[in-house]
Amino acid sequence: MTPTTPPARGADPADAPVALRLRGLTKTFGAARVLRGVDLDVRAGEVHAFIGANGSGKSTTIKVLAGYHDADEARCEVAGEEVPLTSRAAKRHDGLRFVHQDLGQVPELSAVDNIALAHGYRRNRLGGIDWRAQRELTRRALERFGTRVDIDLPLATHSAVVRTELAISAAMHGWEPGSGVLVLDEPTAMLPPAQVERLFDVVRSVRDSGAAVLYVSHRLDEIFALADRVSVIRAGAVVATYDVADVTADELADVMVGEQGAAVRDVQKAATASEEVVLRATGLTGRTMRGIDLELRRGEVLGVAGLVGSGSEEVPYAVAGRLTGPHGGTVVLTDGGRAADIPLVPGNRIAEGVFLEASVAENLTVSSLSTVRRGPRLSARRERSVVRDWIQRLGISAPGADAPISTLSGGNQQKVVLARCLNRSPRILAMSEPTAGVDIATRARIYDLVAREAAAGLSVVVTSSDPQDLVALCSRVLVVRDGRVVAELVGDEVTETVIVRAIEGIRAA
Ligand SMILES: Nc1ncnc2c1ncn2[C@@H]1O[C@H](COP(=O)(O)OP(=O)(O)OP(=O)(O)O)[C@@H](O)[C@H]1O
Repeated sequence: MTPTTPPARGADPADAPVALRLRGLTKTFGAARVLRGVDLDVRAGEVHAFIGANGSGKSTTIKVLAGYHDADEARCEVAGEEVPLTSRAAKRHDGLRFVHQDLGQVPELSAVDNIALAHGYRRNRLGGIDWRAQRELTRRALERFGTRVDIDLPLATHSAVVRTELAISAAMHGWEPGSGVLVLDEPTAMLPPAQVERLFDVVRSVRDSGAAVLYVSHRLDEIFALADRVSVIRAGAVVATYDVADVTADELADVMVGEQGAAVRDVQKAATASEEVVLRATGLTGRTMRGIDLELRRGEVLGVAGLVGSGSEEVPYAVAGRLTGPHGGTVVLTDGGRAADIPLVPGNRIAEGVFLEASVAENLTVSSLSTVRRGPRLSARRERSVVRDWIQRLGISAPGADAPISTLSGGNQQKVVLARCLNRSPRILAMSEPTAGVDIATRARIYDLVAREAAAGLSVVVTSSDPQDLVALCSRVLVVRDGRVVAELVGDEVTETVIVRAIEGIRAA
């Protein structure tokens, strides 16, 4: 296998017309040449995965297609029709639609209203809203995937997968069967494992309808479960396209990250912790926790697993004294410290993690100014050296320390948040979704870094919706269901299958 550009083997392109053809897409931001000539062919009736390391240019490519950015240069065809990408003034093709990670919905509004917001309300002859037609249209849109829900309830009351189905239905509104290119940006990022398979069925049925799906994901297992072909973007150019049946995960990892691929496979877990308890939490309650007790030992990476809404996602926040809303229980640090001083890697980077207006350096040092002080003053030199050190340790790709953090790719922003927490040299760290949006090489770096810090005495409480994280990081995992700890997995029991079964409440075979 040589990691060069198409053509891929397999289906004869002649019987699968190209739905989206992109040639020579370039994009610069100031002096940074972010896309160096992206070439991509997505065929009708295929799921085409689009993968690449953090900062490789996936989001920028999609934002250009969506009309959010202008390309410097590009040729683009949708269903054989030329689509201008260099001027936002030109309307993008109707056959190209997007479901972004935040789904672009208003959770307080119903399915009927959300579809209407995307496509306009049906009007009756008097100019008023034709609610009957609007409801009928919503019902038909949901029928496409056999979704049965009360279309008048606020979307917030539906499960994440139903909301995603609705977003996909809304995106495909008005398409003839067999037409269109649907771009899905990490659609499973917010889904609990049990709902992922259902979303896959939806994506397969979109493909079977003859539409093309461009599927952005960091999860290689998803690509093997779902995609027909996969294109790899590296440093702003597509470097390879394969039939999924002809390539292995290791090969993809190597093409994606170059020589660093080997590091991904050689991560060592943190060694067993000492017996010394550093934190004791008792009777934690919150929005969904209903009485959780835990003890954290020195040098231990303790995982907390559970479905969204089980209570598990509140645990790191409770441990770090950051729960808002009614909550109870006690958190005692055996060294007399305060829970509120425990750094927290929050689950929602955009809403809670980064100061979008501020620079990379400010984001990194804001909660540990003592590390960049010389006497009573802040030292720009110290700050530069601390920031340089973290950029190197975590492989943060940034235009510079003074660049606004909003100009970093999502995965690189996540690394800055982690660096900010670790720069405080904490004894205890709380993490929620530590690898959200990061690529496999960075994942390995994060696992490795946490393991090293744990070996040096750091204790960690971590939750993640990705069981792989818990397997790679934790020597012990507490499983939470209905707000309570229902199982404790230790050592060899910490496997993906055991975790998934335990959080779903499926007994071991
Ligand atoms: N507005 C901007 N100004 C300057 N540089 C930018 C801007 N937007 C993106 N970049 C840079 O473009 C590069 C590609 O970013 P992009 O968000 O496309 O990556 P990505 O492949 O989607 O990464 P991730 O997997 O982390 O989301 C990054 O180096 C990023 O810093």
